[in-house]
Amino acid sequence: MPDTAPAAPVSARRFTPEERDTIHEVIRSRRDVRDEFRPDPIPDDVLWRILDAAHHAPSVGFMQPWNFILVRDIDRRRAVHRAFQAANAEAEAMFPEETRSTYRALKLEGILKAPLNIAVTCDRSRCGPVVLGRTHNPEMDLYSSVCAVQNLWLAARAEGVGVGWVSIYNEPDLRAILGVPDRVAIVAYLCVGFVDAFYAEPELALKGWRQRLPLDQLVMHEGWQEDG
Ligand SMILES: Cc1cc2c(cc1C)N(C[C@H](O)[C@H](O)[C@H](O)COP(=O)(O)O)c1[nH]c(=O)[nH]c(=O)c1N2
Repeated sequence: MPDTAPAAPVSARRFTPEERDTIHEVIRSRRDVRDEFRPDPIPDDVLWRILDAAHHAPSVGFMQPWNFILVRDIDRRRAVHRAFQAANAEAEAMFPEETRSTYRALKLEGILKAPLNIAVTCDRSRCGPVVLGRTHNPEMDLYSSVCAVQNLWLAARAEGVGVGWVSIYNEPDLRAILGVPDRVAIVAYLCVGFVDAFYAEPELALKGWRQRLPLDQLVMHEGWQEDG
């Protein structure tokens, strides 16, 4: 046995300014897409690149707790859409009277319009009870699956594929429709399909719901600082 481990392969590649700018353009032009999906199916090679990007996300203890449930069947998507409608009616009633009509006018999902839906999950027991990095903060596996969602979202943007995250449902409804076991958390339900164009700004900002906060008001130094 050699007393030193073989050197791990490394990459010293630096990115050109143009490549760096492209990454930032992808990040900035990624949008949550609700209603603008084209019906044409996503070719397998495109879908695989998008899922492979998700699968290369960081994860606590390299746990890779995600699965990607591909939902194409229209009847199953109709069932998910019904779950959305029920939850959305409950959600609408929770907003103050004066914002309810604005809320009602927002399009908040593309479950039936997008040709593909993807549920991203987190198998909380994938590595047994003790996971490197998760011992004191058990929710870290969920955050790992969220990292996968973000990779998926950005890789999709680079392919001209829109993604819309739908979180308006009662979790037991979705769990039953997709047959997800209790040990597995449903982290995201995504509507996925090609689009002709992406909005330049978040739709919620364009429609007057809420604007982007100034970054310099969000950066703090050395500790938490309350406003004012
Ligand atoms: C965890 C989570 C959950 C949801 C969302 C996002 C995230 C991160 N978003 C999308 C959200 O509204 C959107 O990201 C912001 O408005 C910012 O717009 P862009 O994503 O930059 O286009 C979202 N949008 C929507 O129409 N219906 C929804 O149920 C949800 N749910």
